[in-house]
Amino acid sequence: MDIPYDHNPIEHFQKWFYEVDKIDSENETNAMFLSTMGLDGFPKSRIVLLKRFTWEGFMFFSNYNSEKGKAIANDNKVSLLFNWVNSKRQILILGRAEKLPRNMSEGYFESRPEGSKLSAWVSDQSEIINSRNVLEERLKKYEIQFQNKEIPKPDHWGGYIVKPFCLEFTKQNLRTGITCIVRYKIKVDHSWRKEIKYRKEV
Ligand SMILES: Cc1cc2nc3c(=O)[nH]c(=O)nc-3n(C[C@H](O)[C@H](O)[C@H](O)COP(=O)(O)O)c2cc1C
Repeated sequence: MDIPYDHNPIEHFQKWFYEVDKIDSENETNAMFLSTMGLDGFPKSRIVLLKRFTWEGFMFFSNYNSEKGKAIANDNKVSLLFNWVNSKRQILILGRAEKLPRNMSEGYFESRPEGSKLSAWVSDQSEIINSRNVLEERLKKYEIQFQNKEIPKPDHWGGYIVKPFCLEFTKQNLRTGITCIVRYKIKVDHSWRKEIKYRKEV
């Protein structure tokens, strides 16, 4: 029997996201593993927070000079993985990451608390700093520089949108031992082809 999943994967994503978000035991629903192909030839995953999603894609914010920023600049094919353990659900998204337009990054930056704004100035993410004092000194410097002033977005900080070409929704049913996988792949005309597969766990 087919489960009546939505024909558009973003609608499907939205439905799952809000269902899971309501479950108390699932914390940080918007935490996702971002995987990039590193400049050293190895894939690397790390957690980033989903801040917005639209019909076009999935947005997160970071430091453009970080390892992930450099990896994306070199190869923008990425994956995102939501792992909602308590709901027995997982969503894998394959897509291409693009920098958001500057005004969108500025808009989000403005909404951040002052401490986070200053952190964006202090931290380069990719550099290894051996002493806490160096960071504390930098923080002091920026606190003075921006005292009683609007803190602007640094150039090295901003958003990405991951525009998906494949989404895979996986749900385990512990009672029946059946895992259901719904995969959407984009077609040339930008509509989505949907496949549903079932697997019996042993
Ligand atoms: C719960 C959690 C949320 C995080 N959210 C973000 C985020 O939204 N953006 C970000 O750049 N790093 C975020 N990080 C830090 C990254 O996981 C990572 O350590 C950092 O971005 C440097 O990664 P890179 O050196 O691979 O570029 C988060 C870490 C945790 C544990």
